[in-house]
Amino acid sequence: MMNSSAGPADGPAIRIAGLVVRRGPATVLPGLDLEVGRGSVTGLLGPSGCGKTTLLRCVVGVQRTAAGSVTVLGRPAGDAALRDRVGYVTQAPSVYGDLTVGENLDYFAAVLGAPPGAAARAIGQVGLDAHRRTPVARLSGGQRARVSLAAALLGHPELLVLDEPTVGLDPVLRQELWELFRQLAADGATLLVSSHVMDEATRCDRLLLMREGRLLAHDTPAALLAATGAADVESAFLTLVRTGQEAHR
Ligand SMILES: Nc1ncnc2c1ncn2[C@@H]1O[C@H](COP(=O)(O)OP(=O)(O)OP(=O)(O)O)[C@@H](O)[C@H]1O
Repeated sequence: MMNSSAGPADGPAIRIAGLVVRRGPATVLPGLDLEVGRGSVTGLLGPSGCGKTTLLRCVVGVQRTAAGSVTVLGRPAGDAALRDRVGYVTQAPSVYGDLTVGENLDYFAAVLGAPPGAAARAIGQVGLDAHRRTPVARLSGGQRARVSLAAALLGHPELLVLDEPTVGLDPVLRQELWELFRQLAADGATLLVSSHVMDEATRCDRLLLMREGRLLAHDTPAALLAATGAADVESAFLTLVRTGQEAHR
């Protein structure tokens, strides 16, 4: 069962208002407003460097912000009460290379106080049963990323923030992971998943199309295609960029 002890359970999972972030001399997010509903899979798509990771860092509360507010499950992002309610998987796997997959998961399960069997279940969810006794340092990049994902699943987080979780995976594994994401959402979790692979968009309930720190669109894949008359999300993105540039002139 999902833990809903803190924050209004019926409000949005994420509410962002007037968010401004500067990194170094650059204003990466110049003013962002956004709401993400619960129990859904939202895809955050956009070209490399557009600000996806920065936005995800704001949601998990590890990014210094210059203005605006980020509310997660009814609490300010990064609030201590959110620690076991929000799971974050970064692009760099955060597991121990010299421990096996099973040892890593047992360790994180002990730290979290997860129930018996939680580690084995999480390993199965990400399709790494056959590698339980393999040291993480000997896994491929994609396999290592899935160990991080398994660790994030241990606590049954209500919100899962995943930064490009399917990078480097073959099509079969990508498909399996997306099925897992859909299953987690069907069980009530909210997922925010970044990707720069536009063909993954059709697997999301809603899409955030981002460019240069601004949202070009926030809609269902079908509505986005209908509004732009495009055949696929990549063409829709290009259409939105073009019409935005024309409107600017
Ligand atoms: N530590 C940092 N200091 C200064 N600028 C940074 C830092 N990290 C990122 N940036 C800049 O912030 C902008 C957005 O970066 P971000 O990592 O959010 O993009 P992204 O969309 O996630 O890219 P990618 O898909 O390549 O991971 C980029 O222009 C980047 O150069």
